Amino acid sequence: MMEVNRINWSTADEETKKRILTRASMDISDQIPVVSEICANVSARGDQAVLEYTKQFDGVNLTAIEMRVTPEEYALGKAQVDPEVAAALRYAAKNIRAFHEAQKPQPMWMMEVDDGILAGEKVTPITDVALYVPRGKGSFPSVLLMLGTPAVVAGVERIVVLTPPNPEGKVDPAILFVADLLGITEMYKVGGAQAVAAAAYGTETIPKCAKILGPGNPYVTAAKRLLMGVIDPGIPAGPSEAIIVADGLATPYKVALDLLIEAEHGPDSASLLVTDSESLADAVLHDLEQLIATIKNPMRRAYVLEVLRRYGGIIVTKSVSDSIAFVNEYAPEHLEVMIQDPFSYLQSIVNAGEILLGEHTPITLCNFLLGPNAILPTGRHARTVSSVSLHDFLKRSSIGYVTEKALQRMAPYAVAMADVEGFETHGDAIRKRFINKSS
Ligand SMILES: NC(=O)c1ccc[n+]([C@@H]2O[C@H](COP(=O)([O-])OP(=O)(O)OC[C@H]3O[C@@H](n4cnc5c(N)ncnc54)[C@H](O)[C@@H]3O)[C@@H](O)[C@H]2O)c1
Ligand SMILES: N[C@H](CO)Cc1c[nH]c[nH+]1
Ligand SMILES: [Zn+2]
Repeated sequence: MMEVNRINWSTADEETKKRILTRASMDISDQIPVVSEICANVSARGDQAVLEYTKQFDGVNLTAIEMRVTPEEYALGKAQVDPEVAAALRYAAKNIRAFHEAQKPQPMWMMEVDDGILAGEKVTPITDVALYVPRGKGSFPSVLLMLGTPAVVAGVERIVVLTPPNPEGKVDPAILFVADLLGITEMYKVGGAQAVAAAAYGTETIPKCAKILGPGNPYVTAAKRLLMGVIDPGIPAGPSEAIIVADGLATPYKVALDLLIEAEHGPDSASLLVTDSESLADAVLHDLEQLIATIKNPMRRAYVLEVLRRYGGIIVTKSVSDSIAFVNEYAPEHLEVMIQDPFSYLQSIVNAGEILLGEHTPITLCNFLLGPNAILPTGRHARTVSSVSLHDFLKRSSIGYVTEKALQRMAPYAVAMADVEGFETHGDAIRKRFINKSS
C-alpha cells in the first residue's frame, strides 16, 4: 500500500499546514555554506575553480577551451536529433515565438501630462544575459526554448547559454538543435552554483553577464540568492510544483494522470490534488496506485512516491470556494482547474504562475509547446512574480521634456517640494535658474 498524504485542510494541524505551504524551495540553508565557498573560489580563481567543480560535481575533466561548445559540436549534435523530435521542437518553437511576439511593448511612447510637459518611456533590451538550462535529473531543451525565444524576440545582443555537461563531457543534442533554431551560438558546458558564479563574476572563458535566467536545483538557487548584488538573478524558479483543483464531477483517471506530471521532476517537487469531494479523492487514490505501478523508469517512480508522501498528496476541503482559497494561499507554479465551467473561476484565482482550464489542457502542454512560458515562479513567489516573459529581457527608461514656459509654471511647486524634503541644491536648480537669467 503506497503512502500518500491525505489532509483534511479545515482540521489539519499547524505543522502539517506549514510543511505543505512551505514546500522545498524556501529552505536552501544546507546549500549556503558550500555554495558560498564555490562563489568565492570562482571569483578568485576563475576558470580553474570552475573546471575543478565541474570535475567534482559533473564527473568530467574539461579544459578551459573545451568548456565552450564549438561549431563542430553544434553540427554533430544537431545531426543526432531524431526527425520526430526535431519536428516537435520546431512546432513548439513556432507557438512559443508567436506567444512572446504578442508580448512586445511599444518601443517608445510619450504623452503631454500638462501644457508643454512631455513624459514617456523608451524600451531597450538588456545587452548581455546568461540562460541557465539545467541538466541533472532530466534534459531540458524546452527550457532553452522558453528562455531563448523571449531573449531573441527582445533583441538581446549577447545571449550566453550555460548548461552542465553529461559524463562524456557533451551537451544534449536537442539543446544544440534548439540553440541553432534560435540562432544562439554561444554556449558553455558548466552547471550548478559554479555556472551562476561564472556568469556573475566572469572568468577568463565565460563572460560576465548582467542577468541570469533559468530554473535550477537548490545549489543554483542558493548561488543566485548569494550573488543577487553582483548579477540580476531573474525570477525564483526552483523545484517544480503543481496543483490540480477539481470538483466531484472531474474524471478521476485524468486527475490522477495530471497529478503525476510534475511529481516526477524530483523528490523535492510538490504535486497536490485539492478537492471538496471525498469520493473523487478515493477514486484518484485508486487510479494513482495503478498508474504509478506502470511508471517504467525506477528513478521517476521513486520521485513520484516521495513527492506524494512529502510535499504533495491530496488536500480535502469543505467546498469549491475553500479549494480556491487554498490555491490562492499556496500560490502554485502550475495550476489545472478541473471544475465544471472552469472559466467562471478565472476571476477568483489570483495567485498562480499558470492557470490551465478544463480536462484537455494538461500541464505537459504548457511545459513544452502551448506557447506561454513554462519557467514560472515557485515557492509561493507566484504571489508577486510572473512567469519568464519578454519583459525579463527588456528595461524601460523614463523620458521627460519641459518647455521654458512650463518650467516657470512648475517652479514654485518644485521649490516647495525641495524645501519640504530639505534638499537645497534641488531647489536651487530651479530658483537660481531664474535669478541668473534676469541678471
Ligand atoms: N520552475 C521551473 O520553471 C522549472 C523548469 C524546469 C526545471 N525546474 C527544476 O529545476 C531543477 C533542475 O535541477 P537538476 O538537478 O535537474 O539540474 P541542475 O542543472 O539545476 O543541477 C545540476 C548541477 O548541480 C550541481 N550539483 C549537483 N550536486 C551537487 C553537490 N552535491 N554540490 C554542489 N553542486 C552540485 C552540479 O554542478 C550539476 O551540474 C529541478 O528541481 C526541476 O524541478 C524548474
Ligand atoms: N515543469 C517544468 C517547470 O516547472 C518545465 C519542464 C520542462 N520539462 C519538463 N518540465
Ligand atoms: Zn515539468
